[in-house]
Amino acid sequence: MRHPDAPAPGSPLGAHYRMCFGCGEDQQHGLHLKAWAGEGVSVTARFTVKPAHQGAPGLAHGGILTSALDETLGSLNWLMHIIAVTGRLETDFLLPVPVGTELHIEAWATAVHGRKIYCTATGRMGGPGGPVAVRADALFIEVQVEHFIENGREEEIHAAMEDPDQVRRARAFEVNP
Ligand SMILES: CCCCCCCC/C=C\CCCCCCCC(=O)SCCNC(=O)CCNC(=O)[C@H](O)C(C)(C)COP(=O)(O)OP(=O)(O)OC[C@H]1O[C@@H](n2cnc3c(N)ncnc32)[C@H](O)[C@@H]1OP(=O)(O)O
Repeated sequence: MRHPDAPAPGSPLGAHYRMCFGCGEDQQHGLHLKAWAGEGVSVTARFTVKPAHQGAPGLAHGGILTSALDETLGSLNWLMHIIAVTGRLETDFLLPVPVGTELHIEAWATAVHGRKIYCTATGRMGGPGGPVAVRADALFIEVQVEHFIENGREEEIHAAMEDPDQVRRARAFEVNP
């Protein structure tokens, strides 16, 4: 269900939280993944595998690739204007992904039942039409903002709530700022 106020296809989605491991611009240990709105309930994203992301010599760690798909799937929130977190995520690793690869990721919702959002993502190498190196099926569960406020460590929650940047403050706690 694409929300009527969802960002137009092609719009950059930006980080939901500046310290997010997946998308946060100020997270020095993060993936710095960038995502854009797609048609319907879909998003595209790009992520470059860096030397810090290795498992085997010169190859991406599987958990890092899963994180990149998880983050992209999480960005579907912006298209639906709801907040949902990963309940379950199953990844298929089809090809080894060398350091330096730019992964072209697509994610889309396949079904919704109550609070459950079923969704899928693929990561391709060598361009948006390249071979699928990694793919994931996931179940996201809709939550209220209290999920973060009640469970997050107090110092980060306070810092995010007191962020002097109003837009950043709103994005950390809302999906429709
Ligand atoms: C400091 C500021 C930052 C704030 C940010 C604010 C918002 C910003 C915007 C957007 C954020 C997006 C972030 C993107 C990041 C990428 C995505 C992630 O990595 S998220 C992190 C990893 N995930 C978790 O940490 C979840 C931990 N799990 C839980 O908290 C609970 O288990 C939760 C909420 C998922 C479900 O708990 P229940 O008590 O609310 O609901 P129940 O009744 O258990 O489940 C509801 C339905 O879902 C099914 N379900 C739940 N888990 C399932 C599972 N693992 N497998 C199959 N079904 C499952 C259940 O069977 C039930 O189904 P039936 O309605 O009965 O049909």
